[in-house]
Amino acid sequence: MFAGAVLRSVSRSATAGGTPRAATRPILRGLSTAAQPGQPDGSRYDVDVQVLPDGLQIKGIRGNSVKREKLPHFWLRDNCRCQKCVHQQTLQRNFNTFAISEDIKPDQVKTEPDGVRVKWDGDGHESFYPWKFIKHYLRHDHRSPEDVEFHYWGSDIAVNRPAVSYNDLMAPENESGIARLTNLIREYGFVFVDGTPFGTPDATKRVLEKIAFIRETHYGGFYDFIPDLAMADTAYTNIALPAHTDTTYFSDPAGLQAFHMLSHEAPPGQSASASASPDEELGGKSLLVDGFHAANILLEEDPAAYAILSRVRLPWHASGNEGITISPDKRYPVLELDGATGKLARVRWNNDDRGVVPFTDDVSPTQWYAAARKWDGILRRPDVEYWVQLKPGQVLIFDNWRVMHGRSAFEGRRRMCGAYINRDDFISRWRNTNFPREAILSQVVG
Ligand SMILES: C[N+](C)(C)CCCC[C@H](N)C(=O)O
Ligand SMILES: O=C(O)CCC(=O)C(=O)O
Ligand SMILES: [Fe+2]
Repeated sequence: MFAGAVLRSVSRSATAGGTPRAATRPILRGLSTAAQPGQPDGSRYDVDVQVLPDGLQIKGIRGNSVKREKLPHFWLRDNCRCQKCVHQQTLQRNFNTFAISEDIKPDQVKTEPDGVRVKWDGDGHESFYPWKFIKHYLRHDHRSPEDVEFHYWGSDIAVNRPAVSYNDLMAPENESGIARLTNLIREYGFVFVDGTPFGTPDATKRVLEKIAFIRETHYGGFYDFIPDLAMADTAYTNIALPAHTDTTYFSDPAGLQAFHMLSHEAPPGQSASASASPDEELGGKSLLVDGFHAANILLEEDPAAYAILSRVRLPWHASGNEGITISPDKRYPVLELDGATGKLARVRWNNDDRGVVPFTDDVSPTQWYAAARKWDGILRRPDVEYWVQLKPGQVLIFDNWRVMHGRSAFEGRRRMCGAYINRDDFISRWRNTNFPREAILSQVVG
């Protein structure tokens, strides 16, 4: 049952300079509500609420498992989600946090079927904290929307490559296609959109804009290129490119990248032989490598090398075009780990765009090269490389923070189009097409 009792705040008669007497009044008890969609543990548990001098002490009891957390009064007040404190159209905080008195205290705390109601001293403001909010902080379960079940792959992915059909994806009023596409990219790091019209680049652009708006760079927005060095970068040539991630020279590398090979014509006077398919004859095969899978192998085989590549920060640059010299806000390592979890968050690898390896106090360039050589060797293993001949109609979209791409050398006029999309815009689209908004808000708001 719900206590529903009202608990007066602690007496404010602290002995001069001493700490206020702890609440001696009854502890309130409430039950967290049933499972919320998207919450990992849907079980109910009892929650005790005790008003202490500096916060609400909450204790979650489920069977013999007890979880405790103290929610400071000021923190609670700052997280009031009432219609006055949160702009209801924009979900932005709608008051000045720092106008709230630092030693704000509850005047009344009451448990109700759906949560805890607090009446604050001072202005008498009333806040309501749903049990699911309280549970979230009890469990310390800050499962970030970034936490997904990654499917790691190597050359084996060729037998069952993640794909959606253009028609499913572009069906009006139907978000199941975009939900599946974004989820496949989250889990595998790439996806094909099969059956995309290729007479012009228009359908490709529509596919990408179905995910999010296209990111403009010094290469333009939606790109459509042939090997004519229209931009001073080796992508605009026909030479082989080893596995790399793009835009290593941006503080915030592009989140997604896409390629759609619209056509590949033999050089004048050379007809592709009847035997091999034109593309085989002319080269220009595409390479994909799962950078997270490769990093797992490196960690397993040579943890010292993994540590070096995750610690040594390097310069990166894009300087080929007149008047353009781009480099990130600071130096970044090849393997960027999440500071909170230690998990690999981003691969930044383009040996052609990498600057000079620095002399650092604890790692010499020679040690870095030895580690990078090991890394490069893993990327080139036949069972790690996924070579695929792109065909007109197949749009390849991949997570540029995880999956590396490359190509074999080629002849002839090979026309490729695609675009970059920001990481955060992609993640937002993935969240909003795969999770209920409530579950997302409880994650992104903190
Ligand atoms: C053609 N497209 C705009 C996709 C790429 C342009 C060059 C990309 C650069 N080499 C990098 O690795 O970021
Ligand atoms: O031409 C290709 O297949 C890819 C070239 C490349 O790496 C790029 O455009 O970023
Ligand atoms: Fe590239």
